[in-house]
Amino acid sequence: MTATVSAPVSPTPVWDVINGFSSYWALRTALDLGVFDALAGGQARDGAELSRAVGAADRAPVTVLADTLIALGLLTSDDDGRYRLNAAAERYLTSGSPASMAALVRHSPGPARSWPELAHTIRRGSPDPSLAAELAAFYPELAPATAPTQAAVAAAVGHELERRGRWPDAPVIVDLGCGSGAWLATLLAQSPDATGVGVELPDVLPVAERTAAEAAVRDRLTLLGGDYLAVALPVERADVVVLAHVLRAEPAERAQRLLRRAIELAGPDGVVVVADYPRPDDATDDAATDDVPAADRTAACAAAKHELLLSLTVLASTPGAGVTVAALRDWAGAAGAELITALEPIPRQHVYLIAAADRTERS
Ligand SMILES: C[S@@+](CC[C@H](N)C(=O)[O-])C[C@H]1O[C@@H](n2cnc3c(N)ncnc32)[C@H](O)[C@@H]1O
Repeated sequence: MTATVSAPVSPTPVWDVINGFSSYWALRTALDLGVFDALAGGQARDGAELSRAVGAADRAPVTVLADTLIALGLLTSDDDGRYRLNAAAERYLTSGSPASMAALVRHSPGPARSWPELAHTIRRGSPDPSLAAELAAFYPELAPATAPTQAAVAAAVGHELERRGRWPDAPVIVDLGCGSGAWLATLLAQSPDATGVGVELPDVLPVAERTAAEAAVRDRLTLLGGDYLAVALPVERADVVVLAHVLRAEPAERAQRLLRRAIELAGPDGVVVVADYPRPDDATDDAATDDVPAADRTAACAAAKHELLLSLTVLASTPGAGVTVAALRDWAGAAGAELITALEPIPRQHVYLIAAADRTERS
């Protein structure tokens, strides 16, 4: 009788997660030290030169860090063994790049204390109220960090609306939760006669003011401080209503009301633009009524790792738990509208256009 020896189960998935923590801090540290800026513009430096450029006492730790960044796909080495930026690092990790994510790397994980508190948050059902102050302090820092990416998304969406015949000559644009003002500044810059209204929490509003002033659109923009569900707006109709990265941080009931407010504002001819990172649709608790087979769900979750981790990030510090496309469809339908198309103007940035159900596309 031969004994069957089963292959050992690999611990790789567990190590991958542990290494996720150290990978994040490798990147954060490289940004803190200015590693990417020291190599910007096609510069190549060996370990000693890079150590000097970042002000390190010794070459060895910088070499370990830089080699780790190579392993993570964030740096490269030339034939002479000198460190160089690869295309992704040049575009996303140098502080001077228009698409820079350098500030976003710092702020994207949300308030630091929300992570060790997450088990408590999940048991309670929402973050401890003591985290609210951290979240309030976090938003003004997050807003400018997201601006380069959101400006790029807004530019692509603006042109798509024009292509679809959903961009009148003098569009009225309302942005609920306008953050940095990147969406408003970009969309207003698209047409000289466009006007806009932005709603934000009062502490974040100065960031939007600055962005609008820098884009020379401040005189066409009304900025209002307060809760986007409550603030009285100076317009009854808007051609474009933006809800960018706000729904996922709201509890379902408030998110649905916010989408309804946007749909009513858009009326029969306007369009609501929802930008978010939707996680897979919820599994039902009753397997018999779950129309997604388990294997498909495993694949869907694996494919949506980024969106799920961002939903978890939101869940850790806000009353929201992410948003699903099924919820968007349901909420839109309940408000007499429908999801007319889904776009991904730049990778990982999902945008949904929602409009009155009976309006036909003119494109
Ligand atoms: C992730 S940011 C998105 C900002 C912007 N829409 C963008 O995409 O760049 C979410 C924003 O919603 C704002 N916010 C959160 N709760 C709000 C509320 N009740 N009323 C108005 N703004 C709110 C936050 O201050 C924050 O700037």
